[in-house]
Amino acid sequence: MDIEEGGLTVSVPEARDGASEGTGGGVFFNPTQELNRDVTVATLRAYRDREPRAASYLDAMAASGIRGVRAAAEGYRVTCADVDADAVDLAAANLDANGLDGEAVHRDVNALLYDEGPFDVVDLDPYGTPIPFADAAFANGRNLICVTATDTAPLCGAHLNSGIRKYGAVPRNTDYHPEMGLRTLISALVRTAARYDKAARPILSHVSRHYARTYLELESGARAADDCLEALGHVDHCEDCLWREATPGHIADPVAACPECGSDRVLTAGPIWLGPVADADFARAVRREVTDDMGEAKRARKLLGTVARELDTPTHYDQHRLYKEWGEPAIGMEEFVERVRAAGHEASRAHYRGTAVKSTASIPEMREAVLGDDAD
Ligand SMILES: C[S@@+](CC[C@H](N)C(=O)[O-])C[C@H]1O[C@@H](n2cnc3c(N)ncnc32)[C@H](O)[C@@H]1O
Ligand SMILES: [Zn+2]
Repeated sequence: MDIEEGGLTVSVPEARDGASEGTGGGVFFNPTQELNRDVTVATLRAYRDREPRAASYLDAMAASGIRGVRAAAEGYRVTCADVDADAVDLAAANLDANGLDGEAVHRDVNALLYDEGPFDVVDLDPYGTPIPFADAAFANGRNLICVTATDTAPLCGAHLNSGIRKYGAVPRNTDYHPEMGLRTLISALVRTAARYDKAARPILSHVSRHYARTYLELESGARAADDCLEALGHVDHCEDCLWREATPGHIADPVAACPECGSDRVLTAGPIWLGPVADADFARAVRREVTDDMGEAKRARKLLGTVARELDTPTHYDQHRLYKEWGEPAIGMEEFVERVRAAGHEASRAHYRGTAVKSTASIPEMREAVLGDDAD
């Protein structure tokens, strides 16, 4: 069946009955990833101003090629790769039908990256974890590595051993699990890049629905890689009062008891990425590149606006969870943020969910700020 996306017409397999995503004709296509693809196109547009030399784009797991086709329409020199021969035929036909240059190749992307690299932009969009492709991508990527991960349960600590195996880190299941997942993913990718003496800095990231997406800009050099690794560290988290503290450094020094409530139920997660997950100016530039021909333009603008305004400190609080702890009815999010700011703290919403909030204030300080006299 033909679908329209971003002003292009692309042939994709029919979804199975009742499925929102599918492998209907054998080749994979997920219509609910349109937001991810719209943000990708806006990012590719904005990235051209940031790095005008970036020209080649590898759609490393192309399936129908829809991502590569959209990148080719933006003027990138596109290679679509897939191990599935039907996918390669479909991607080639889709490039052709849209009158776009670009090649579709039947290759394992790891072999392709080592044989044909470097590529300026590499886009990893696998089933589940991107880790089996990360070494090849960072070794053979030049400017920008775009990564989707859909294995959110291992990433956020819900499937702890799987997370430890895949990501070489200890993620912990907390009330800020989408952020835990994103920071675990970035940590593993940054450590992978460092093996090749490259710094990988996230210039845009988001967690939407059931996936995490991050765009990492590369800088070559052992010194740059060392600097980048300094943004890794650990988070201690109290399961009783939700106190948490982020500590940079390669080696964790877990706390024995929560300094806020004395509980010994303190979890330590890490190494996770403690640095910014996005560059606010770049996120604003990407937002400006969202155009009305994108099916998810409205959601993309909202998402990117929130990402750009978000405090870049780890970690966010769930406002409803805080009010539950306080035994009070929650107020509106904007009002909550305003009250915390009015008390002299930094605060912002966070894109991870509608009730996510970030602040430099501690939980008791937030309570005092929003409940005032009622706090006692
Ligand atoms: C989630 S789908 C990609 C979806 C696509 N990027 C989109 O936006 O619709 C994953 C694809 O990766 C392909 N794949 C899996 N392992 C691969 C490998 N080692 N090299 C290249 N492609 C691979 C699969 O055949 C499948 O088509
Ligand atoms: Zn505590």
